[in-house]
Amino acid sequence: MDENGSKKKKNSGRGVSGPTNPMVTPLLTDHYQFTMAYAYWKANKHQERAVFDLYFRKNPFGGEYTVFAGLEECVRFISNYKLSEDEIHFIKQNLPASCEDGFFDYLRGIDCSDVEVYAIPEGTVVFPKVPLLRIEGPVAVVQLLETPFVNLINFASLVTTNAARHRFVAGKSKTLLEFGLRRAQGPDGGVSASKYCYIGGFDATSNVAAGRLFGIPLRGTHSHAFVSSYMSFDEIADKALRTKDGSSTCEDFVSLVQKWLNKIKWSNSFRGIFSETNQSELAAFTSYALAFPDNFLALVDTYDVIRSGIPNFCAVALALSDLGYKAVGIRLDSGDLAYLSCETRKLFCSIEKEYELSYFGKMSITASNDLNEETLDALNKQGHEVDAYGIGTYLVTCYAQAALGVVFKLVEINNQPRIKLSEDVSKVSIPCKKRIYRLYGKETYPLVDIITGENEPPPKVGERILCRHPFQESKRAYVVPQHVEELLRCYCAGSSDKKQETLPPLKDIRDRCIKQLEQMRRDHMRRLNPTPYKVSVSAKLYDFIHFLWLNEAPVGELQ
Ligand SMILES: Nc1ncnc2c1ncn2[C@@H]1O[C@H](COP(=O)(O)OP(=O)(O)OP(=O)(O)O)[C@@H](O)[C@H]1O
Ligand SMILES: O=P(O)(O)OC[C@H]1O[C@H](OP(=O)(O)OP(=O)(O)O)[C@H](O)[C@@H]1O
Ligand SMILES: O=C(O)c1cccnc1
Ligand SMILES: [Mg+2]
Repeated sequence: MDENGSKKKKNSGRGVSGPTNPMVTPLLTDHYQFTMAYAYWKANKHQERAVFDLYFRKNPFGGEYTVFAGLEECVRFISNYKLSEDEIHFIKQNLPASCEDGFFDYLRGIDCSDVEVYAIPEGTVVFPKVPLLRIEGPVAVVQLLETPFVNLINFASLVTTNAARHRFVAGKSKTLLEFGLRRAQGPDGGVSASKYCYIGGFDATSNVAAGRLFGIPLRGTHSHAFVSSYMSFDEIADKALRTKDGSSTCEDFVSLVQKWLNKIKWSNSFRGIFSETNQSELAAFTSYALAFPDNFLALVDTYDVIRSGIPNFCAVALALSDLGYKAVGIRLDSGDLAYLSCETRKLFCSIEKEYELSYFGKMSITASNDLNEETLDALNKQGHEVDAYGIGTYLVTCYAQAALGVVFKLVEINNQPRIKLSEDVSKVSIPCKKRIYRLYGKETYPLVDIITGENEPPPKVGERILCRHPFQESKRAYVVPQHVEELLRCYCAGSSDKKQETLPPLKDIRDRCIKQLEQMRRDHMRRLNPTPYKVSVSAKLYDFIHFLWLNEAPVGELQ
């Protein structure tokens, strides 16, 4: 309160800019949120203080973990939440004519300055039933936020998790490139996927718009069209290439390439492997090398990888080498990627030896073409020489699972805890305003998440605490935590005096995600039959859930 007794409004002035996607407006919600808002208003209930939890019920992709993402976009959305006159007019047209004008005056006045958001930091590894966000505010306003919040978290967390899973199979040492824009579900699907795959551990994207918007490193090779667009060397008008050190100029780089191709045909490395390579492909490679002598990377599978693509690439790379340049490598986009990468590496190593070029054997091999977790796993099992993967369709469309199934449930109104019951126990909500703690054991990995009532004393290091399964009476365990981490932090203080977390830069979210994944016990992470991570409630919250459950569930009558 200030001297005049009025509440301070802090939230909307937090200085963050609006949503990345201009389509994210107050109208990006379900129609029923507005009809409910009207009914709340009509009943003069709209200002009642409500608490909602946002969570999911099952980990995706048959796994036992999820990476939480999308928080920043939620905070951006509410930081400048305001309905325009046009928007209000549209809502009015789409509600029954009997709706009173006072409601539209009310809509005119609403913003999110009185909304508090508590959330787990973006990039954290999370589990089912744990509230990822807790949103508190006037019930009508928070109700309007349900759909956009769920929308902003759902795909973000799903695709981040998908990226993390691809990284897990590929291994730390591989370069992962996201190539999905052309296959993504529309422009926002593409841009969001690029952002969240980066958080999930990809190194770079081919998506230029995402590179600009989020500062994600851009990477790419070239396509088959570039190769097949060339017919012959006649198309290369300027054949001159300066040496890397700038000391002289090779006037006919094309001849130098052809000389090398003839030379390697009879070399120990290539003898008997090829006779004639495709000359239009060689022209395309030569032309690309003239354009990018320092970054020469060629797609080698347009005609025949071993009999044409690789010898042509080597001829250009060796010619570049004469002028002091080091070629980068190749991309394979079809065929047996394990076999072709191994054969390619053998040839590179053989050339390295034969011509004493110390870098040649280590040139990079990029693989692409319908890659997914399974194909990466199969490649690992077979043995391969791939250094980088370009992954599109399966990654960005989350082909293996379409949605995460995030929900937004009322857990308290006017300080009264609320519960949602269901025949299906997994769908029963956990009532009350809650806190979440991650308890770490003797080793450095997390043991269990425990959900407590908001006013319960926090778990203490070295003190035994009972952790109970929220719904199964027999499942409980004592834990003596070695480290306790409170997960929900304040991101929007509303009109409270709480200290707000700052929104970290994307790179920090990515680092957090990578660290979080590394500290998990390996058996939670494995692809086949992973062990579930335990999510529990305190003894007090357990008792309360079951008291409320019995209170709310009608007693049946047998006839
Ligand atoms: N060694 C391998 N083990 C398992 N899967 C592989 C291996 N090499 C490639 N793959 C996968 O097999 C599939 C091959 O697909 P497909 O047969 O449609 O393509 P292709 O004939 O190689 O190329 P194109 O795109 O030219 O048709 C791809 O999903 C690819 O990722
Ligand atoms: O396979 P993805 O994981 O989606 O990765 C992206 C794909 O996009 C490109 O070609 P595109 O598929 O357009 O053509 P092509 O494979 O038929 O040459 C690229 O060569 C990859 O194959
Ligand atoms: O740069 C690439 O190689 C690329 C980009 C998008 C899709 N496929 C490949
Ligand atoms: Mg393809």
